[in-house]
Amino acid sequence: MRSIIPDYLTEVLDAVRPDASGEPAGYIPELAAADPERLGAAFAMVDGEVYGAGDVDTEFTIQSISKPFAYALALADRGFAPVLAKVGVEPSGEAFNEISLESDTGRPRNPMINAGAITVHSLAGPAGLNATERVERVVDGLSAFAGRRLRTDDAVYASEMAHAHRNLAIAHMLRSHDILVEDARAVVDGYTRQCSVLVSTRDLAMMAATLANRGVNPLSGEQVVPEPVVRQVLSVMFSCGMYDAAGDWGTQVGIPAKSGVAGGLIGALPGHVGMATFSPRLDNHGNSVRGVSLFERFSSDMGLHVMEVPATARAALRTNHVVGSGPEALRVLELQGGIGFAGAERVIREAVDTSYPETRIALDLTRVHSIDDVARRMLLEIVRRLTLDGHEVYLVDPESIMPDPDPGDGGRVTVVDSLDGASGPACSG
Ligand SMILES: NC(=O)CC[C@H](N)C(=O)O
Repeated sequence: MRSIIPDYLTEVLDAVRPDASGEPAGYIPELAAADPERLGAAFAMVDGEVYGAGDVDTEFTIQSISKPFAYALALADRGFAPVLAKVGVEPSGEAFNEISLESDTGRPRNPMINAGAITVHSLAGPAGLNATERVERVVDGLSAFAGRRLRTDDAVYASEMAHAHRNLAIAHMLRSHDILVEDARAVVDGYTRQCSVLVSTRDLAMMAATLANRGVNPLSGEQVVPEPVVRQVLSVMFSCGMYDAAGDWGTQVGIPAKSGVAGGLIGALPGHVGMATFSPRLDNHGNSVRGVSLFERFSSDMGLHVMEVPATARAALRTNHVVGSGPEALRVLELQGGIGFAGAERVIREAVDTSYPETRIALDLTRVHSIDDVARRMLLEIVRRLTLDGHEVYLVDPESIMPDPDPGDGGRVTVVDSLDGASGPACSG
């Protein structure tokens, strides 16, 4: 059977294709020459499956979509404190190339506008790299996110550098505040090379999927940056990724995103999918016109807004019943799905607020597919208190979903593979 998703992508591409509004970026001559009709969209699932339609293999320069990834590399290479000391995380509500710095500290407001991204470029790699080594670090890092070797486009780089007066002005301002501590021109040169890295829509979807997959590239399996870095990057993408359109985007589309002036646009939905589109005509914020329309469709058609409230917590407790009778009676609390804080709270209320007459109680995890750390600690605390109240507690956990099931401090639990294990003679686990 043909997959449904490429057909869907083809359909939405056809729906936005007639929109010829906007213009390709004019301030970089090489970009102004791009074919404005190009149009592509790709989804990369967090298990590495990729779907695409349209011009998904056409290469174009990454431009500002490099910013969240370079920010991730700087955070991973230097740690949070030195990076946050130089670049803030507040939405600026201004255009991407605004010459704006915080008045008291001289810091750029965030890493998604050029002032912040130029500073971030200077923080990629360990301290002490020269300009060439730093560009190498960035290209290597972007390649690890994409899962394949990427290269720069020398013509686009040269074309932008020949007209980089505005970015040079920003860099000199940063240098005057000692936010940049090296040659301003060399940093803009490196940043411009970073922006000239060639990617396809397919690559961008995979890079976004790496963010959506806690920093692990779905194909190579490489942990490109640590998880706390990914959380930071996605948060900043959500509040600042679309510049002065970030508020509209956050409410209407609701997916952490980043655009680039060559026409690329990415979105990363944590735990689910990395998405990318390509269409060179831009609106007056510098965001791809058809790309924005495509993402509006993706979000509403598939319920991908991150603030869309999932209905899982209520369903964590599947049943609460008793098997057998007399002294052998076994109270069974059967859980299901993914258990987080709210799911564990439901179980606590059930188990702690009710005094069960049965001595033997089982927490049945057979239908549970994941337990996060807070839920694990809460469930083990329930076990401990039930033991202290005189109950004999069983954990039915055939797939060892619960790591290290030790309730500690006077708690005791018997781990069994099935309810039969709890009903028959006790086997210690
Ligand atoms: N928004 C963008 O993609 C801008 C990137 C471009 N290289 C610049 O610095 O102006």
